[in-house]
Amino acid sequence: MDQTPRIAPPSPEIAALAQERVAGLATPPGALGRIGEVGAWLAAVQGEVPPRPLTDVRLVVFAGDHGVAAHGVSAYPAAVTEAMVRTIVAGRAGVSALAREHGVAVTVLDVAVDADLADLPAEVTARKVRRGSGAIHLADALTRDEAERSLVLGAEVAWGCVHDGAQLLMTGDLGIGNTTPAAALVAATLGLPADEVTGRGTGIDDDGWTRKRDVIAQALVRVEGRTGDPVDVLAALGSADLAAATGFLVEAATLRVPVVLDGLMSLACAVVAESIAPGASAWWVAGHRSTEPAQAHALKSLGLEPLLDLGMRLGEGSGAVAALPVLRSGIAVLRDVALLSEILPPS
Ligand SMILES: Cc1cc2ncn([C@H]3O[C@H](COP(=O)(O)O)[C@@H](O)[C@H]3O)c2cc1C
Ligand SMILES: O=C(O)c1cccnc1
Repeated sequence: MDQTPRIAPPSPEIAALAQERVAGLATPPGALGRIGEVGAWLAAVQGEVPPRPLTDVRLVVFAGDHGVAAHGVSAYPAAVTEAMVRTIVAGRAGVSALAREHGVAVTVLDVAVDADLADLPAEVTARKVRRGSGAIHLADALTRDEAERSLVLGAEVAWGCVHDGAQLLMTGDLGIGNTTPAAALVAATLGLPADEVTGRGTGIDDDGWTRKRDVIAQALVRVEGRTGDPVDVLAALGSADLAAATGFLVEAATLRVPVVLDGLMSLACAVVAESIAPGASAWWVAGHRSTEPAQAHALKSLGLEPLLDLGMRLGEGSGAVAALPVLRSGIAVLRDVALLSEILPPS
C-alpha cells in the first residue's frame, strides 16, 4: 500500500440536507451543539437523512510489543502486554466493560506481541507479523516488507469487518511502550521536536519522562531525511501493530465507512494514514482528548475536535467506545425530533 489517490469526502449533498434538517428541528438554532453536528456527519457518511441507528459497531485492538520498553520509557514491564491481551479476550479489560455497556464488539489482534499466544482463538493470533518491533532509537522498528505486510493486514481486517456488516469502526491499541513510537510518528510526520510530543504514558516520573524524551529525540535524529515517505516512517519509527492500525484507517476511508478514533496511538496512525491517503480524515471522528501532548498535535493537524474530554489516558479504544452514546444521540435527534415547521401554526 503506497500513496493512494485522494479519498473522496462523504456526500456533500447529503451533508447539506442533514444540516438543513438539524437547523429546522424544534430547538433554537445550534442548541444541540456537537450532537447535531455529529448527527449530520453520520447522515453524510451513511448517505441517508435521517441516518440509520448504529447496531453493528466494531472495535479492533491492535496489540504488539515494542523494543523501547526495555529502555525505561514505561511505568510498567513488557509482560503486561500479554496479560492485557488475555484480559481483553476474557472480557475483563477497561475497554471490555465500556464496550459491553455500549454494545460494541471487540476483537484483539496479536500483530506483534512478544509472547506465544497460540492457545488463544485463531481470530486473535492467526495474523501475527513478528514478536515485538525494534527499539526505534537504535534501529528500524520493521523492515519495509514487514511494514507493508502490516498495512495490508490492517486493511484486510477493516475489509472483513465492513463486508460482515459493520456500520462504524474503532481502533484501539495495546502494548507496553507504545506511546513512545506513537509520539515519534507524530513528531516525524508533523515536524515537531521530541520535547513537544513526549507525554507521561502509563504514568512515568520525571526521570522516566527525560529518558523517554531522549529516546524519541535519538530516534528522530537516526531517521533524519527519511520522513517524506509514510511507509518508511512506519518502518523506521513505528511498529507492526501501529502500521496495521494505519492500514485499517486507510481502508475504512477507502470503503467509505466511518471510524471513531481513540487516544494517542489511534491519532498517530491517523496522521500517517492521512499522509498515505489524503482526505481520509473526513471519514473519522475523534472520540476523546487524551492527556498525551502528541495526541493534541495530531488532532490539530487533522482539524479534529474530540467529542469527549474526560481526562482519559487508557488506550485500548476506550475513549472511542465512551463517545459512542454521543454519536447515537446525534442519530436519535435527526430521527425523532419534530421540525419547528410541524409544530408551529402557519403564519
Ligand atoms: C494495566 C495496563 C492496561 C493498559 N491498557 C492499555 N494500556 C496502554 O498503556 C500502554 C502505553 O503506555 P506506555 O507507553 O507508558 O507503556 C499500552 O499498553 C497502552 O495500550 C495499558 C497499560 C497498563 C499498564
Ligand atoms: O492516549 C492514549 O491512548 C494513551 C495514553 C497513555 C497510555 N495509553 C494510551
